[in-house]
Amino acid sequence: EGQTIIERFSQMIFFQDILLMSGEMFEYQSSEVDWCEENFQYSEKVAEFYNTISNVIFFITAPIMMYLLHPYAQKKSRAVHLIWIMVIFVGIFSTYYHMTLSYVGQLLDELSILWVLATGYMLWFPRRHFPGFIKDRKHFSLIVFPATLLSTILSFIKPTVNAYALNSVSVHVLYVLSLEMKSCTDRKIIHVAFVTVAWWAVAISCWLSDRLFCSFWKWINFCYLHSFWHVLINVAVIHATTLFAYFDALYEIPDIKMEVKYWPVNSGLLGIPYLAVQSKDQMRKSC
Ligand SMILES: CCCCCCCC/C=C\CCCCCCCC(=O)N[C@@H](CO)[C@H](O)/C=C/CCCCCCCCCCCCC
Ligand SMILES: [Ca+2]
Ligand SMILES: [Zn+2]
Repeated sequence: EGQTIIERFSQMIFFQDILLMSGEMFEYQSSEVDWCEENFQYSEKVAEFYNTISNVIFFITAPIMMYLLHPYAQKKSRAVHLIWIMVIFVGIFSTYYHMTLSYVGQLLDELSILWVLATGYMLWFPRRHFPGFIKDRKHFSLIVFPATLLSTILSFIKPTVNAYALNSVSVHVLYVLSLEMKSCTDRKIIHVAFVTVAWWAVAISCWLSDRLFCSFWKWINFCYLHSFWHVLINVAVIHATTLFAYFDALYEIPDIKMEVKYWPVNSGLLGIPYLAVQSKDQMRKSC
């Protein structure tokens, strides 16, 4: 009421524009980024076949980690399980992204990674390396949470930059790990740390190489590095979380006996690492 026909008409056009825009964000190949793998080679529904199916690794390892870490999660917090549930979402969004190469897919993929990292920081960032003005873990989380919310909003500005920003966070994770290792003398943990950094270094080399040297990989007809990255970063994340859980338990869960074990075979060559825990009470009972 009180509106002229022209006003109402222009409003309708505006809403149509928004609808159109939001529709376009879901369209195939609406993302600015296109990975090196050739698009629609095997199916007209799947843009990047190997980059899509390699995400299966997230669906396999996350439930296994939830099972293996159940005793540790009971001691620490249920948020340990939350991390792996969120990793399953990373797998779902990454599958959707590589299948469609859509703008929404890219943002969902990047934002889900951002929130797993943030949850990892809130849960495991070592208390003794908190900046001086931070009182405790709750206070730390009260800063990380809004900072992640703000980053979520900023991520819409230039989505292409987001992936580089996320990889910079993983360099910070590496730095925090190096701080922890300075005071670590346990040979098994030192070994796990070396292996973690090695997996991460190979993973990031694949990611960067796929991004920066695609013409070379196309020339030798080998465009699968991004799918290798999915698998390798998954392995690096499993190792890194095991280490941070170990250090956290060492300083923050005093009545605990813990050990890094491997599954399904207790050998670093054939199994995935996890933190096995036993309370000192349980140990006394079994003796
Ligand atoms: C205090 C430390 C806490 C450590 C917590 C570690 C939590 C792990 C977090 C995230 C899981 C991420 C899984 C990666 C998914 C890959 C999906 C993907 O391929 N996305 C690309 C687009 O397809 C996108 O371009 C990738 C962007 C970069 C992602 C960076 C992930 C960083 C993972 C951090 C790993 C720590 C390794 C430790 C190093 C020593
Ligand atoms: Ca491609
Ligand atoms: Zn990917």
